[in-house]
Amino acid sequence: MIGGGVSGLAAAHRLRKLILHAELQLFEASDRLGGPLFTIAHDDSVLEQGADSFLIKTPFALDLCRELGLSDELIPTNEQHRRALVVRGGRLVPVPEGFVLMKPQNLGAMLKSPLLSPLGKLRLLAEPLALVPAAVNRPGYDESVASFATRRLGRETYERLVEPLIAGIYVADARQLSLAATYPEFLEAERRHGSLWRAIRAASRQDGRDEQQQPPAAAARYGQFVTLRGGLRTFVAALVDTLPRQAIRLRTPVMQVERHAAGRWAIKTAPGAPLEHFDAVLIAAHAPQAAPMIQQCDAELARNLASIEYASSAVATLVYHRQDIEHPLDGFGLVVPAIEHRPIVAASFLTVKFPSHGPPGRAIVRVFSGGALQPEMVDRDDHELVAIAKQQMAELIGASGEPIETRVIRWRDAMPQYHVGHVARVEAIEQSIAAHPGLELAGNAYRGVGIPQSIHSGRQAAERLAKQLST
Ligand SMILES: CC1=C(CCC(=O)O)c2cc3nc(cc4[nH]c(cc5[nH]c(cc1n2)c(C)c5CCC(=O)O)c(CCC(=O)O)c4C)C(CCC(=O)O)=C3C
Repeated sequence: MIGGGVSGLAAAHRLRKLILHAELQLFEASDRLGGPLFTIAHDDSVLEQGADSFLIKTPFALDLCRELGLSDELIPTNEQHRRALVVRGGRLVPVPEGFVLMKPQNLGAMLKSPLLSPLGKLRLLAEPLALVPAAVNRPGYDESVASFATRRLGRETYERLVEPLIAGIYVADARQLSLAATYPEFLEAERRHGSLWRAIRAASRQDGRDEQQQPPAAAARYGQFVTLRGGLRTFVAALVDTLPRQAIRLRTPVMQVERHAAGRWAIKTAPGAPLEHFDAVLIAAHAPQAAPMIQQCDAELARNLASIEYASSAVATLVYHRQDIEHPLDGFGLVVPAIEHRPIVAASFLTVKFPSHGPPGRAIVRVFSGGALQPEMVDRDDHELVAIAKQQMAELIGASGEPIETRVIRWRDAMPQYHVGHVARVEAIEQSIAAHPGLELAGNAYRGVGIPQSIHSGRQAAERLAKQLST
């Protein structure tokens, strides 16, 4: 196993279930397992440095937590304030009720929202009149999120809502982000119904049949997020506990993966280090780091892996006395549209989402900067990043006084960027891999960036390997 992040740990766990006596070695380049799951416990606070929760709609993470005996540790999000806020002209405005990514499901809420101008609302209403380009029916059609959202919903809805929500999730440039790789259901809705409005109406007719009272959309969505009482490190610790200690090799980057005769593989960890031989190798590293490892074995595969771009971000955590923040914090966090020209991408109110993550009377705020649009921010020093975060929180949520505690973490090249054409590239990668029995790839670079998808990717790769090894 190469890579001890979420996918690699999930794959190692699965492999040892499938092959009881597997002699597994897990190589991790850094000095820590868990990848983007990294919790610091400090002063009765659970300071999440990376991901703070995971989705349960696709149940891969939830199922694994249960399998690991963590059911009693799972906690849902706060039942109050289940919505996101968007910055408009320096003020915070709630995402209109019912708006999901690109679907304005509640027209009344959109029309009442101060987020859009009257002209922007008119354009949004005209969505069913927007033409459907003939190209969308071509097999393998792809387009950027920016282009699709602009031509269907209008520039204003794109700039004020779609861009900050979607670009926030992927810390991406929406003008390059692939719709086919991120939300293919929107392309499908346009193909089938010629309009998103008509697709929504068709879906609600379907729902109407089972007579169920639907909860408000945002509340329902945030009900889909859960975390663990002590933070997500609990999950990493439980996974690691299932592996034998001697299987884990920290600070051991892999340089080369070689294919040997008779279905054997070998890896080299340092110049001059002896080759280590295995029946199979699973690479769960970042794609551009995997590329040089398999360069000699398959140059085309290496080229495709190397061409997947990544973005970086920095997170400043600020712990305030709750009374030092004027804003009611009646949302889970805020997203910042690029057109607002602020040096941050988003801020998340950790203790609003998960009140038990901090002691009473504290507010833990996580401020994100960097991403594909402001890559230089990640190179600022800790002091500057904290100063920027404090200034932005003073302006946006009226935070005053000194934070009780501050932390900064940089996530360099952590978020793969699914650019237009990503799906075709992943298909080419999967074809190359199929030609190498005993070699598999897993991770968030291919078919989904979230924790559940990363677990699924690792688990599936482990299952393919186990099958190959047993025949
Ligand atoms: C900065 C940032 C990153 C990048 C981190 C980095 O790389 O540095 C990120 C990643 C992600 N966010 C994700 C998903 C979502 N985030 C949401 C909501 C929010 N994100 C926010 C910020 C960020 N989020 C914020 C301030 C909110 C508002 C409320 C809150 O603070 O919670 C919502 C609800 C939106 C709605 O209202 O509909 C969803 C569905 C998934 C995919 C998960 C999967 O698919 O498994 C990923 C990787």
